[in-house]
Amino acid sequence: MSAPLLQVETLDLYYGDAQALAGVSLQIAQGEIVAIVGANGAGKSSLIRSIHGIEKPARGQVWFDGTDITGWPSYRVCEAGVGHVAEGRQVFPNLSVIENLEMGATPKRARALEKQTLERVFAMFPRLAERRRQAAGTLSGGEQQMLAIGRCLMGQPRLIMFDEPSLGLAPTIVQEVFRIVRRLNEEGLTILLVEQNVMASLRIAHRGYVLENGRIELEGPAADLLTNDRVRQAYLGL
Ligand SMILES: Nc1ncnc2c1ncn2[C@@H]1O[C@H](COP(=O)(O)OP(=O)(O)OP(=O)(O)O)[C@@H](O)[C@H]1O
Repeated sequence: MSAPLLQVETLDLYYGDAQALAGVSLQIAQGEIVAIVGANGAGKSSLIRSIHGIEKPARGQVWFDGTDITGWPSYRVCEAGVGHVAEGRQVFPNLSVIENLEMGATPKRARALEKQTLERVFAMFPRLAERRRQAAGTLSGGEQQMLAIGRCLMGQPRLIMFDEPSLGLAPTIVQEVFRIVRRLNEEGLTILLVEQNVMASLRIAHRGYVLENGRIELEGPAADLLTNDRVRQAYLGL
């Protein structure tokens, strides 16, 4: 296998005395969709936030495209090509759709490239184009999720980490979110996906990791995890 695009090595993270991640290691190759499966409180968000420089792990390393990005501030991790669609969407409610999207653009980037990226986002999400002057806080939950994804794309990431992108959305919108994730992957983006909808996430993923109490307990091809007894009992309710 060629060198992984993202490599996480033996991460430990603490909140005070409480250990949230214990020796977590994983790899994502260019072009993969990798799902992280785990119960509430298993450490999935903590893992994403550690990769993105929001949390500061006590031990371990994060490599992106061969560069050690451990301890980098979030904005530099973004500039390096790692996007993050955070849990709860977190759009700026009083800013318009277009202003939210502009917030996602990397400051150093040339205007022309930014315009091209904006056109691409609007082509992917026509509803955002129609509502470009509307305050983001007045959009539906699904539209806000599209905006959060669009804003992330404005940074031209090579890898996107999604934290519960379908949380709280209506079933038809949930399907739409999964279609978008798959499409982004088909267009060449590498994806790290954390989803409470375990069945749907393992169906679109190439590989998966099961995180329990801050430790990776199981990993393998997504198709194998879907048929694994432990996964079926604990996460698929089968
Ligand atoms: N800022 C924080 N301060 C203290 N403890 C935290 C903080 N954030 C998370 N934790 C704790 O760390 C553990 C892992 O939480 P995390 O949010 O990473 O889990 P998760 O798998 O993403 O769960 P969920 O699906 O509920 O978001 C939990 O026990 C949680 O209570």
